[in-house]
Amino acid sequence: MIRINVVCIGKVKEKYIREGIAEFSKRLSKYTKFEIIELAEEDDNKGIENAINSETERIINVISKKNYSYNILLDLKGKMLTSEEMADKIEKISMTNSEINFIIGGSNGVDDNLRKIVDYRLCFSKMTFPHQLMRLILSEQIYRWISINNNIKYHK
Ligand SMILES: C[S@@+](CC[C@H](N)C(=O)[O-])C[C@H]1O[C@@H](n2cnc3c(N)ncnc32)[C@H](O)[C@@H]1O
Repeated sequence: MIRINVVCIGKVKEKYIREGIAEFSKRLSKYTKFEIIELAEEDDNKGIENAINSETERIINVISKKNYSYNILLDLKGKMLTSEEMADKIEKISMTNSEINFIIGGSNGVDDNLRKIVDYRLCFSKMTFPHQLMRLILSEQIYRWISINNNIKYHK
């Protein structure tokens, strides 16, 4: 069973987002080890560049400690795939890796150092979503990809 982590910045403030994530986490627990790793959010008052650098450093620290993991950065500059293509990608990654880390940047995004070291950069749309809502959208999609791979009636 592959382990799936979502590495992200800050705690979710909105109740409806927390509840949505909890629902998909519960559903996913039958098929995968699913964990959300929340890293400290930097204060914008110290400067946006500083916030991006510190948060990116925290993300790099976490993912570099994990062996045999495949790192996918959610990135507006990344590639767009269909849900079926992504399900297929997950299936293939599972054959050679024990863990997948999905990385969501903070409210100001991430710096290019992270873009250079990840294995794949995935774009959900040309539109920008808030980082906390992105966590819920991603959780739903992970459940959709796993449903496709496990022949669960969910994806239409
Ligand atoms: C508010 S966005 C940051 C916007 C920032 N200007 C940038 O270009 O990255 C916060 C995070 O959510 C994720 N995100 C938001 N919209 C996305 C999309 N359409 N596709 C992929 N990731 C997205 C990215 O990980 C991003 O770092």
